[in-house]
This record gives sequence, structure tokens and C-alpha cells, in this order.
Amino acid sequence: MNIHPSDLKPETQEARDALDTLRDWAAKASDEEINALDPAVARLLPGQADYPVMSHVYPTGFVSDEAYRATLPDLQNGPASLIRGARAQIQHVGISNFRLPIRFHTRDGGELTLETSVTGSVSLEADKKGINMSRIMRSFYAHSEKCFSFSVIEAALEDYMSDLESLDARIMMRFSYPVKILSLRSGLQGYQYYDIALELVDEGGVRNRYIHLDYVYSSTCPCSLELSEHARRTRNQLATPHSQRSVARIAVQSVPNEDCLWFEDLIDKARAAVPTETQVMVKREDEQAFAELNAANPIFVEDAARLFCEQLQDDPRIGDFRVAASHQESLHSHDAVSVLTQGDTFRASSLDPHFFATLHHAG
Ligand SMILES: Nc1nc2c(ncn2[C@@H]2O[C@H](COP(=O)(O)OP(=O)(O)OP(=O)(O)O)[C@@H](O)[C@H]2O)c(=O)[nH]1
Repeated sequence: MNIHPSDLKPETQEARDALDTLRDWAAKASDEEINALDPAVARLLPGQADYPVMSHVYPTGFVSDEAYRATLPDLQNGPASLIRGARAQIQHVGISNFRLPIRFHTRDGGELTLETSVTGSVSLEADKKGINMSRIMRSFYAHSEKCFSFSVIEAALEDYMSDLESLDARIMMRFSYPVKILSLRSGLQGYQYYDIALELVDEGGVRNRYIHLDYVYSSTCPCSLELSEHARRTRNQLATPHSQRSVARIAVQSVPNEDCLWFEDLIDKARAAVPTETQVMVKREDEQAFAELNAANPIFVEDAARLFCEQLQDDPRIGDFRVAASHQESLHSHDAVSVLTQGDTFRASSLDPHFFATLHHAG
């Protein structure tokens, strides 16, 4: 019978010598080198004998049943003694920017399914360690299949407060909302996308709804227009006023009213305030119209804030509001900015250091 050398069992002394070699190596090896060893080998080292041998193969067939789940550590629901740092209430704790498709009604009776970024958070009492994070998403998912309306989101908010036993809760939904807009003169149409955010906040038992809209427009400087005309008139010198892409972030408190405040209504108000919205489909006749429209509506950044304010302040569907405008001046190496608020909701002596920087819309 042919015996292959690998079939030969090493002599016991050889095995002992190999173990001594391993242990001599281990005595000089670093922890990293020891930890990198195959657990079955590491177990042979002194003091490692009781080290349990663990499988490195993923157990595809393992089922986590209710009884097993009950054995899992649940740190976030642990005793207050686990709290690290100050024993202070946390105003917002949750998950930011989980995304899912949400269906929205349009003002003309249609429906749009849009990618929506959701941020959900709840308050946490000072003596509680943490929240069950997954419930922030699970509560929202339970309602997300229904067509959007603030009342659907209110149902998710109710779940937050009951599932997470929280006093306050907040849901923010951000999406880009397409609206077909007509060109100025050629009759062409194209889609304009509006960055919109909805906030639903329940704080101290008071519930509020907020809508945020970014409106992008061209601002032509009135002073520069006058100076250009002055050069033409007095010196027959051609001159053009500086104009620039500008952004107004309009935030309104949507107050319950039998008449719904549609996204399209807010967009219409913005256009009524500052008609020089950036265009989508532009032929030469449209470009000429745009030049005339800008000449007819020159605005400083102060004018912009007040023009938007004028469109918001007398609408019974709108409570407190804030207009933040940024003109990315083509004359300067900086932006001209303004913030106008009405009511206490958005009044703030401190502004996020990056707030104005977010009022830039790339093409
Ligand atoms: N509270 C909290 N949880 C976190 C954080 N980062 C990750 N998590 C994890 O979020 C995961 C899901 O949390 P839970 O919703 O409590 O999961 P669960 O306990 O199985 O869910 P329930 O069955 O509803 O209790 C946990 O594994 C946490 O470790 C954090 O910063 N805070």
C-alpha cells in the first residue's frame, strides 16, 4: 500500500517541538501578531486555552426569534446610570436624510412621486439614555405609502411621540418639486425644479407646519441701471447694469385654513413679488423679453426682501414668515444679503454661520 508522506502522523516529539517553537515565538510577538493568529492556533498558547473557538463562517440559517431578541442588550433603553455627560434634556435626537419616494398631490389635481429626504427627531428626557433609532424610520414608513399630506405626516409624528414616549417631535421632508413653466414670448415650456422643505413640529403640545421654498431669480441693480443710463444720456457711452443670479429662501408658517396653501401658490407669490425668475426654455425673443423684464424690475436686496414680504403678509393661510435673500453680485466678490422676518417663529439674533452660503443655486 503506498502511503503519502502527508498521511504520516508526526511523531509526538515533533508536535511538542512545534508547540515549543510556537510558544517561543509568542513570547516575543506583539499583541497584534498574536491577535492575527488563527483562533485555533491562538488557543494553544498559554492562558488562551479557555479562549472559546468561534466560527468565522456567517450563519445563513440562523433565525432571530422573539425569545432570542429578548436576550439582546438594549443599551438605549438602559438605566440612567448609563448616561454619559450632563444629565440634560436633548431637544432633537433622531435620523437625518433617510430617503424614500413619496407621492404628492399637485394643485391641478395630479400626483407626483418624488425622492424625498426625511429627517425625523424627538426630544429625549434628561434621565433617559437613548431612543430606539429604528422607530424613527419605521414609524414614518408605516405612513409613507399613503399619498402625502400634512395629516399623513402628522400620523407619523403621533407615532413618534407614542412609540418613543417623547414629549416633542419634528419631521422635515426635503424634495425637488417640478413645475412646467412657460417661456416669456416663444410659447415654449420647460420644467423648473423648486427646492421645497416641509416641517411638522409638535413642541410642548403645540403643533406647527412650515413650508420652505427656494426661489431663484435674476436681480438687476437699480443703481447700476441708473448709472448706465447716465453714461448713455450724457456721454453717448454704452453701458450695461450688473445683474446676477439670486436666491430667496421663503419660510412660512402654514396656518390651518379651509383653503389649502399649495406649493404652486407659494411659487406664484414669489413670481408676483419678483418676476425675473430664471428661465428654462429661452429663444432670442425670450431673451429680449427677459432683458426688458429686468429693466422694468431692478431690485436691491432690500427691495427683494420687502417685495416677497408684501406678497406673504396678507394671506390668511400664512402666519409667521421669513425671507432670506442673497444676490451673488457680479459687481462684487461677495454677496448682497438680507433677512426679513414677521412674527417670532423665525426671528433669530444668531444665524447659522453657513446660512447665507446655502443660498447659492448652481446651474
Ligand atoms: N439611540 C441611539 N441608537 C443608535 C445610535 N447609533 C446607532 N444606533 C443603533 O440603532 C439601532 C436600532 O435601534 P433600535 O430602534 O432600538 O432597535 P431595536 O431595539 O431592535 O428596535 P425595537 O424593537 O423597536 O426596540 C441600535 O442597534 C442602536 O445601537 C445612536 O447614536 N443613538
